[in-house]
Amino acid sequence: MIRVVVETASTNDDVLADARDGAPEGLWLRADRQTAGRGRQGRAWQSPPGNLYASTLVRLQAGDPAAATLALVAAVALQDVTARLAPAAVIRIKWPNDLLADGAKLAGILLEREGDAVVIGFGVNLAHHPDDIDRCAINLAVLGASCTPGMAVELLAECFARWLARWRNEGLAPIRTAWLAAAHPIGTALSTAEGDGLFDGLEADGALRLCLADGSVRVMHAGDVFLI
Ligand SMILES: O=C(O)CCCC[C@@H]1SC[C@@H]2NC(=O)N[C@@H]21
Repeated sequence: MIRVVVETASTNDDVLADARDGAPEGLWLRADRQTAGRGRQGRAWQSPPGNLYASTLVRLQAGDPAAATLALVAAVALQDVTARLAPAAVIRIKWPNDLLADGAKLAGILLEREGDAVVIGFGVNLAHHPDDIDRCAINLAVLGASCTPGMAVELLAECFARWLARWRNEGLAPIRTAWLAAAHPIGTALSTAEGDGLFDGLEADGALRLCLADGSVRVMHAGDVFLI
């Protein structure tokens, strides 16, 4: 079920509250605008009307792959949808789950967990993007796609359900393969707070492998990475 509200503080906050009240997996909430949209690392997510702001709920089950790997599921599903909407554009995943087009940020995903509930929030620049001199951004309209937030959430809910079912039934392997096919190529130069290196693929659990100048490999489970 996709619920739509005109305005809320943060769709992630609302779905987390629904989860505490016992809401089932598969719930979606979309807002036309958010007054306190949140991004990763405590950043604000500007949320004026026209873009997609939506969150969904996953209930972890016994036997599921590690909860953190839902970040890869979400990224694969969102890349799948946006690439179909803008087929002429090259839209790539940047670890763990940003979408970039021409190096500019098109979309971000925020995962938050409480017990068996994982709330996954998607922010997609459909019609406009923030003007931030530090962080280059882009929107889907610039890339030739015209899509309303309502259409985008329908497509995303359907696509996410398919990838979630594969994650549950087949494990992480097909998700990891799809993620690698849609992400920055092996050997891409990446910058992290702990140093720079070359992208060396993913560990079996989805962690980032970074090959350092001295030939050693650093494995990252969290944090920001930037394309150099
Ligand atoms: O920092 C990022 O890249 C993640 C941004 C996630 C933004 C979305 S918009 C819908 C949901 N509600 C929020 O407050 N944040 C997420």
